[in-house]
Amino acid sequence: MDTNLSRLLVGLSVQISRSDGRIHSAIVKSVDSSKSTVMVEWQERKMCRGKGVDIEELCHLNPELLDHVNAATKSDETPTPAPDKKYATRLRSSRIPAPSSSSVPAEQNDKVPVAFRSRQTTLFQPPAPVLPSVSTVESSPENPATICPETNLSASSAAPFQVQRGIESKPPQPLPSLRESVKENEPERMPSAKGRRKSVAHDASKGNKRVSSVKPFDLQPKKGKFGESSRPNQKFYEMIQDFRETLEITPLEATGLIESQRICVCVRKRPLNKQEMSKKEIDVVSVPGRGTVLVHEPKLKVDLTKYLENQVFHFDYSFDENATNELVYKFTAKPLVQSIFQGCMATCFAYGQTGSGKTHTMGGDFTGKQQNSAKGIYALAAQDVFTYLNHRRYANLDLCVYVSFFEIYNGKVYDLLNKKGKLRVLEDDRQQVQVVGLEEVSVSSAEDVIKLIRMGSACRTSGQTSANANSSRSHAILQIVLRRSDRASTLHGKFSLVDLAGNERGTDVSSNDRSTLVETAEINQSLLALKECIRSLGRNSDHIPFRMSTLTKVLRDSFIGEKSKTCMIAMVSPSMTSCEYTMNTLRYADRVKELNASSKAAEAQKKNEPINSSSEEDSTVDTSVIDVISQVAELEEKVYGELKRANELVVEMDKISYNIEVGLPDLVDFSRKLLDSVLALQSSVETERKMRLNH
Ligand SMILES: Nc1ncnc2c1ncn2[C@@H]1O[C@H](COP(=O)(O)OP(=O)(O)OP(=O)(O)O)[C@@H](O)[C@H]1O
Repeated sequence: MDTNLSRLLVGLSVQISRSDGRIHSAIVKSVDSSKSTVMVEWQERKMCRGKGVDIEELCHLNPELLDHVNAATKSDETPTPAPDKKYATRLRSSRIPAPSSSSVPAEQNDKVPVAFRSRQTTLFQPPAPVLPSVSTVESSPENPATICPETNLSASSAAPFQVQRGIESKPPQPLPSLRESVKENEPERMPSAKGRRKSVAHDASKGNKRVSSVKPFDLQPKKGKFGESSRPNQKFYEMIQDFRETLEITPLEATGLIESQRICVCVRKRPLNKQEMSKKEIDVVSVPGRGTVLVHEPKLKVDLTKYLENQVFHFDYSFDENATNELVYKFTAKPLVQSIFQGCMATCFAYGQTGSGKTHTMGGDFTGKQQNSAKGIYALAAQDVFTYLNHRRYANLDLCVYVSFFEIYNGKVYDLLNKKGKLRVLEDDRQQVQVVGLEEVSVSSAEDVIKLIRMGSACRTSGQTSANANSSRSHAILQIVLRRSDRASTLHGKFSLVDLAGNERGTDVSSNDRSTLVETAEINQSLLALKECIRSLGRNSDHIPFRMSTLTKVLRDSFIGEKSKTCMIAMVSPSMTSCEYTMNTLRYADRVKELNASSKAAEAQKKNEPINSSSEEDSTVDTSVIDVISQVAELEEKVYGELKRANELVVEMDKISYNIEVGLPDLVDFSRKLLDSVLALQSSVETERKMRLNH
């Protein structure tokens, strides 16, 4: 009996009531008919939770359940006509009931055992085994389930039950939660990406006991009906493909118009790599063009229904997996090269998760482990520098080109063009920051620069993380400096091209030793500081928090004044496993862009100019937005302060524990000696006392 009861209830999605008054769905995991309870489980904050629920309470919350259970019991007793061949096959492989099993004569009520009548619970018709793939179900007009293959569970849970209360037998109704799943399963057609936030589908195998056991996502490739291995997360893959079909793609043309702006933020998506392809990873990032990037975040509801949360981001430009380094360069760093000839201090950052393509973009594409340094943004910028240098517009400036290349690792600066010598960063009375002893090499052609890039890249500090075997754990900074040879080498313009260290969190690194954690904290701190500085770009140095990290200290010149310009290229990895990091990267880039808009607005406000000349109404809206943004900025600053303090504490604790470890044996030795001398002193005092007493 218990087995029958279990077979019917286990795997069903039911509503449960929590001690705090919340009511939500959960999956029935087991049944204890002796105690009249069921064990249910659900997902909460990525954790599987469970509790025992009284069947009576369950029926109270799920009134349809009782009807279903009763109807099923009834049908269980009904002599089922022998299925014809067609249904016989289907019944072996599917939970979808044959059409004949749906009508239940009411007379069967009397056959219900007394024990169950008293509790008003059930006898169950054992569900037929689950189909491995819904597509194998034959479609027939008599079988509605085959028309909508994803309604498997509903169909099975709507299997006939037997009524035990002497009430009239009703045709079984689908449970509300199940009905909802089915509804959500219907493919949503979207005219365009805009406005579409969610696309929901239902796992074809939902309701299967094994599937309802709480596993967040399938990890192993599954075997299909014919033994072929299909993609893990096939369902999500199909949902994303469906969504992509509705997208209007506007590829970025090399001939497209380039807008010159003070802060340019764009995103580049790399293709899935060989390793990801061999694992049949799914691509969850879409780049329809016009600066838009979509992340199809795979999600699971508590009842294990799969759905997508499509997050939309807008940037100045978005580059898809087919974009070349040349195309990316043209829209990002190229306009900055020209600006340094006009006396600007420009920066171009490659930001992103480890393995997302920062070094590929800045340093050049890889053929195996060989990097083609001539194809990166560093080299492309160098080529343009020499083109502009010979241009008649700038020829009379008498400019000379110098290159320096250094890295910041754990807050320390190392010269990549001088055997990785350690350098000091000093700030003078006028707040000018100097990297003392940094080699600045005079160059006369792009080839010279490429040679220096090769030399410096070979020196970069690398470590091991789970995402990329040769991950760069340092920020690499290539500076192309223009100096006036006729004016004692005064600085004319500077372009800093920065390949930032991976932005992954501490938990992402395969090693959890203290030095790696400190390294990660240092990276995170400098990236936070960088964001703060970019958002203050162009202000007076007093308002730029450049002292927050070594990275921002050495780039101080590039954040200050009217002549600062910057570009951030946020790199993203497209695989589903990188989804969370991709979201973090895009949020970071989004904040930089958002604050750019707000700082423009703030500047305009300061000058008493209308922010948007189009209408008065618009400027009112913007003012309130600025208020909110500045409040958020203030909060962020506070959070940053706390984070910095926490980081300092970690480093301090590290030092203390080191000192304790090293000093402990000495301390023990010292206390032993102290004890010995106290004992010796005590005994001599005792001797002295006795001697005096004797006298
Ligand atoms: N757009 C792209 N097209 C083709 N392959 C790419 C692209 N971007 C990156 N790759 C490949 O992905 C791998 C990782 O890239 P890369 O080393 O540039 O990542 P990274 O972001 O610099 O990582 P880390 O921070 O760990 O240094 C490399 O093998 C690279 O060739």
